[in-house]
Amino acid sequence: MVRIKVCGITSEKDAVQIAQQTSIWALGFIFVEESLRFVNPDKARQIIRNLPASIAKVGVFRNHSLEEVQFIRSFCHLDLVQLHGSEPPQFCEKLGKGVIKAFGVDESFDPSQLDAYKEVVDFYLLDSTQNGKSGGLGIPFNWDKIRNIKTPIAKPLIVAGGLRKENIVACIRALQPFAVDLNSGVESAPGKKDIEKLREIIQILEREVKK
Ligand SMILES: O=C(O)c1ccccc1N[C@@H]1O[C@H](COP(=O)(O)O)[C@@H](O)[C@H]1O
Repeated sequence: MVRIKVCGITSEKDAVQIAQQTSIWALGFIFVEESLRFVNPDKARQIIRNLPASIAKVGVFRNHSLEEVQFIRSFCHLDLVQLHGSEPPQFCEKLGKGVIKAFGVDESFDPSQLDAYKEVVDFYLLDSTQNGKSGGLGIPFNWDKIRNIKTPIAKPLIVAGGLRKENIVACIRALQPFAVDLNSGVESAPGKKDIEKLREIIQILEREVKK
């Protein structure tokens, strides 16, 4: 089954509940201060301390300095860093292993921009973008922009952007991603995860595998 990352964790209660009651791949912590899902590094470190090693802990950054990313990665014991801004390949390279590079997809998206990152990141993440903004928009991008690419994508693909129970099957059928990134689609309010919404998506995905 496709792997699941649940992003925007802000409370220990949500993190523990998801870790104990589901078999997700990764949990994400957003260190972007303007985000409604911002969590400070002290709180994230506290939450992460009580999570099993089997779940990947991902820190989400947007145009932070290299020093900030390195400090928070080490302080919070993150397994992966997700760069959700306009970080160039050289920036990713300096971070070494464990980098997810996010790219915003709109009608002008040019897939050849991924090439410059293929030696310096571990995963590509595709998210929607609108008016130069991306991250937590709650809207899917046009998957045909990716489905129609002729050459194979060089890195495992994580798909994000408004994924919820109504569109999750169509997304995985269209793109066959390595993982899906669930955020606003499994919330009762920004930063508050709704385990029932998550369970429902997991059941839908399990049914899809059996087909
Ligand atoms: O969710 C946010 O507030 C956020 C802010 C800044 C950068 C990234 C953010 N979240 C990431 O956005 C995508 C898609 O989220 P959604 O499903 O559209 O709500 C996901 O990768 C989150 O990690």
